[in-house]
Amino acid sequence: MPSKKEVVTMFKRNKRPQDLSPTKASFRSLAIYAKPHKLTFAAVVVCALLGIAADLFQPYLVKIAIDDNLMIGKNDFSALIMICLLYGGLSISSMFFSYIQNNLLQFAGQSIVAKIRKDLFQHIFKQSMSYYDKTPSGSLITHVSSDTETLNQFFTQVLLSLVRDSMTLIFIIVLMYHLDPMLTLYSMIVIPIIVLIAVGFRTYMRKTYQLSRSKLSQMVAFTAENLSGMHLIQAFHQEKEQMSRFTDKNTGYFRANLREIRTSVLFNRSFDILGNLSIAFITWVGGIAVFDKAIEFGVLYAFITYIRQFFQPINNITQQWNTLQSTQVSMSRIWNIFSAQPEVQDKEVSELIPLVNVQGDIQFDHVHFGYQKDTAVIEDLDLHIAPGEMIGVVGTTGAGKSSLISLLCRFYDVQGGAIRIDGIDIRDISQTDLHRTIGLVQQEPYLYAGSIFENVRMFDPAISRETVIEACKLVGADALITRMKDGYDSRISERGSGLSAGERQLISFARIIVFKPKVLILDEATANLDSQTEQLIQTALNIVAEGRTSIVIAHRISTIMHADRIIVMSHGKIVEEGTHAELLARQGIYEQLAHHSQGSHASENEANGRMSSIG
Ligand SMILES: Nc1ncnc2c1ncn2[C@@H]1O[C@H](COP(=O)(O)OP(=O)(O)OP(=O)(O)O)[C@@H](O)[C@H]1O
Repeated sequence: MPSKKEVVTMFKRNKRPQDLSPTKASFRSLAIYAKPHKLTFAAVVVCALLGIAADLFQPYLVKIAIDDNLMIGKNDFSALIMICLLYGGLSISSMFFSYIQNNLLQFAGQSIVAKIRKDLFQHIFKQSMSYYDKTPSGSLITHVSSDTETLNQFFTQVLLSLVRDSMTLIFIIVLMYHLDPMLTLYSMIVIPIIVLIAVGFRTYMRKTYQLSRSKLSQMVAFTAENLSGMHLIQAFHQEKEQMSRFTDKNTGYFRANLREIRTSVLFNRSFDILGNLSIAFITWVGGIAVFDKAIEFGVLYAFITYIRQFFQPINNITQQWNTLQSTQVSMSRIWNIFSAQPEVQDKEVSELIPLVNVQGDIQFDHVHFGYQKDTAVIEDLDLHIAPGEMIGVVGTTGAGKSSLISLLCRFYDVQGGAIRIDGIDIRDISQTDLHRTIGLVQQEPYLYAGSIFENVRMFDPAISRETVIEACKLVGADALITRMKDGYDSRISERGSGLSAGERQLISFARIIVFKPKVLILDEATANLDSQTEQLIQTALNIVAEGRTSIVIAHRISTIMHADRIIVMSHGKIVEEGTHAELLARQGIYEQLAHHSQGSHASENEANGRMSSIG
């Protein structure tokens, strides 16, 4: 068994000792999160103890009233009133302690879960792109939201029940034994049956729970996928097909849920039956004992009340069985996320080389890379880009252009060779430094739900409004923004819907100006634009590229024809290199691409012309 220190270390390092099962390891890690709240938990136990004592003393008071007053015909009204007042006082105290105990537990549970959620979010953020390639975002959403919520239920329901109900059980047995040891033994006959039922149901219930969680996760993943691909679905009239696929997933979840509920109801009801049978049995055995004057009537009354109270906590505990199962499943899923190590990691701080006064010299030195180890996407690629140079990258679909950029941004690590900025291997630079140096504009720039102002400065409070406005003026976005009702405070919805593709692109250019990266990458940034907007973006691009090393990937030759140098990629290699004129003269792949691009451009212009004449 690993020591506590070892568990703490393993959790921090996200490692699991070999001899610890995933469930044990995940509960151990939960205990680490709970540790700072140990005083709160101790206070909960004290409140629970006092509450239970107040609850359980009540039947005993009634027994005293029956046996010491009513049954012997003692007309002591003041004693009876005392008992009633005491009974009322106990009820109020029980409520008071239960209130305090619930509040304390909720506070501790919510704090623990908030911390786990924060760490989980942070951990997911640290993951490399390869992790997101493999993990559907919908399932991550489920883990961060509903799995952590299950943990909250564990603290506020399961733990409470385990503490309060098991203590209640012990107290009841002690009180029953004190009243009559023989009847207590009779009442305990059902215990082995309870254990048998619990063990029998355990595995089956966990399976049904796991199934319903995985169905839920699949459904959420499918919904998230559809929401992000809504344009495509509508454009291809896929609503019916997607609806039918959703219905399958929904039905799967519905069935799994029903199965889980059926099992749980059956499980809980079997305890109810056992409880009622025990009461009937004790009424019979105890009744005979009262007739035989072996016990007093008040004792039988208290006994029957205690048996009812005895089954209540058992019922409570078994009702929590489900949550306990779900906590196990949720915790191991959260644990799995925590134990995922980012493939791209910074070196130790002492080994990192700070990137200062960046010139923007980039070198791809015999770079080799594949998403799967045995399929190369970039093969032995050599490329040197001088500071301030603008490189255009063209090539057929799947040639590896975007992959090259992903490697420069270190979304993935090269498998062979090296990429250097100003002569420093990017693996020796912190990712923060690297990403500060590189500004990336993609085909679909990501815009957050929020104001335009916040979107340009990316929620960085250090960037002033003046800087944002200046940047927008520079790239030609100011006019369109000031035309909007709330100007820079106009709110845009998620992904920037409400703005045209060109407008979104201009905003992302303004970001580049604001964040001043030394290297600028444009990945198909003009692909979605009509030729008129492309002109606007082209002008903005020339302004943004000024004084920066720029890499521009484009399908349209018009976007890169003025670049200092153009490289043509095919099957992960550079196959042609030179200026626009040089490459045309060579009459190779570039010339063919230019030919196609011109053709499609001409027909696009024609189409635009037709549209405007129709308009
Ligand atoms: N995340 C990924 N996981 C696995 N394979 C990938 C991934 N991204 C790209 N690929 C594969 O790598 C190859 C190169 O893709 P890449 O996107 O770099 O090409 P590209 O030249 O940018 O193409 P396009 O012009 O169509 O955008 C393709 O065969 C593609 O299927």
